Amino acid sequence: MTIVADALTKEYKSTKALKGIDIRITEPKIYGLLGRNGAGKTTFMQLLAGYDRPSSGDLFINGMKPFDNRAVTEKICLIKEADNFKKDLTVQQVLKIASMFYPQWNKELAEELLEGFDLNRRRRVKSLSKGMESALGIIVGLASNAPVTMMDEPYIGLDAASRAYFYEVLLEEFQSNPRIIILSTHLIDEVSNLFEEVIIFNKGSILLQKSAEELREQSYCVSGPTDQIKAFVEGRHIIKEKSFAGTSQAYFLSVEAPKVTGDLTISGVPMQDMMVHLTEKRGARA
Ligand SMILES: Nc1ncnc2c1ncn2[C@@H]1O[C@H](COP(=O)(O)OP(=O)(O)OP(=O)(O)O)[C@@H](O)[C@H]1O
Repeated sequence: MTIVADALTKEYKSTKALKGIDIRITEPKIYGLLGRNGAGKTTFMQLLAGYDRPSSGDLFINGMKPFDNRAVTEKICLIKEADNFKKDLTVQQVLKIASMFYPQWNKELAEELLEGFDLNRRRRVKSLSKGMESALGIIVGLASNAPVTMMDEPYIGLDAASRAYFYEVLLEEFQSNPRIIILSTHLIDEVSNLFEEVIIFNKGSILLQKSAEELREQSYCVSGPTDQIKAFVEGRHIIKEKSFAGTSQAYFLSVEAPKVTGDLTISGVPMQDMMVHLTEKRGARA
């Protein structure tokens, strides 16, 4: 599958949700779609899923426009954080409908996950707890076997044990059936080990697209006395500098670990912290 967006924009009345993004997604990988609230992640996934038309620019999946195009949408599954299914349907009916829509539906996996999440197939969607409804979304997303499977914060209400089970089966499923899996999440550190590539949205633009390993390996924090940090950051591209009571921290991305001297110390930075620093309100840069 190839996803190609060129100068893709989406406007809602006065809001520019996507401001001319260019992106290529071609490899079967687990992609982490990250960014602050309102960055444009959901809008991007909805355009990919063919729910809506772009305002301008191009979006092609395997060379075809996804909007209202069954040939594309049967290859794409988007699970939103809520309201994925009609409230009056039973779990069994939801699975039946999904199995008819997705040509590569994996019935055995759906059955296994029903048991794994301990979900009763006779219950109606409206009677499910938030976590159970999320579990049903995850079952449909994984069992769809869709070549592009997107999940937009699919874990709302799931307890820690169920989230751990979700991450485990997501990885197993990906390994046995590699495909493009796009996972949007705010629980970055909890899932960052699953990501092979990270795409960070910021205010309707793409701030960074990078292998997760590179992002992890190239994120540094140098700490020490403020005067030494001031000298250290001179001429460097710093993402964020914090000072408190005579000590400072400087965050930056660098291919090679910088050499520090004097009282300075260097450490890695968790992906979640790096995403926050990269998308700081005062103007993000990467
Ligand atoms: N249907 C809509 N009508 C008007 N504005 C919208 C609509 N959908 C999204 N927006 C706006 O577009 C911008 C991008 O929203 P979007 O939901 O894509 O962000 P997001 O990155 O998914 O955020 P979050 O992490 O909070 O889910 C926001 O300013 C949002 O208010």
